Amino acid sequence: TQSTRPQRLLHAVQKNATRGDPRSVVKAIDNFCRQKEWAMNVGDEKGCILDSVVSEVNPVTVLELGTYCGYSTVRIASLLPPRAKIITLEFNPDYAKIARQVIAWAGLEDKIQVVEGPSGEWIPKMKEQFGVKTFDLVFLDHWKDRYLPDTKLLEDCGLLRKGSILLADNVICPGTPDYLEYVRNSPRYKSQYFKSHLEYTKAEDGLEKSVFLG
Ligand SMILES: O=C(NC/C=C/[C@H]1O[C@@H](n2cnc3c(NCCO)ncnc32)[C@H](O)[C@@H]1O)c1cc(-c2ccc(F)cc2)cc(O)c1O
Ligand SMILES: [Mg+2]
Repeated sequence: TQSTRPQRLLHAVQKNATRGDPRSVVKAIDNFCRQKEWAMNVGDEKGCILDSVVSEVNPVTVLELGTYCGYSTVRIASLLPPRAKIITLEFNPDYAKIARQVIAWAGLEDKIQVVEGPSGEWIPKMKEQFGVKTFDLVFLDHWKDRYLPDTKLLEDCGLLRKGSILLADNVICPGTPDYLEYVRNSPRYKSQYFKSHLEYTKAEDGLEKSVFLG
């Protein structure tokens, strides 16, 4: 039977990356997406901006919305301090399965918890199920029309504290207009746009970094 693109991406990691070396996993995926098949990973250019924000925030608790194949999950986790953790939500079981194997190849299982299911159901359960108080960093990279409702849900569930950082992918392409309008005009956020390019292309895209002011 025909393989899927995520399966072919996983095979590229297992063939070209060194077990236990997260950066080689990131490199293998970027090479696969540049040379073989485009895939919707945040990619190397926006990935460098992601790296700098993670390093600056030095988060202990991270939430990622939309794991896909685990590229950004591995990228973020490889920069976390020892006891820090990332919870990543993925509702497609096939993608979750691939992501777990990519994460295992990188040797980052201890820092990453892949939770299967829709963000709308899991966000309200974060405190009781995972003992999370608040998130230091949230990376939004799931369905673009869900960025705003899920941000409001995070606020309502008390999962953001003064200084929590939201970092959103694709605010230009495919675009998240309602989310951008909200974080840029709400008095509860201080927002900043990092101009870049759509992964593996010359099209414009960028990340929006928003600090929750409480
Ligand atoms: O569409 C894009 N990303 C979506 C990601 C979805 C992943 O996240 C999972 N997911 C979705 N909603 C939820 C959810 N909650 C919401 C539903 O309950 N809860 C949990 N998991 C969820 C999916 O199962 C996928 O694994 C994109 C497109 C382009 C693009 C640009 C230009 C082009 F021409 C083509 C494509 C570039 C990008 O960087 C992109 O991120
Ligand atoms: Mg994206």
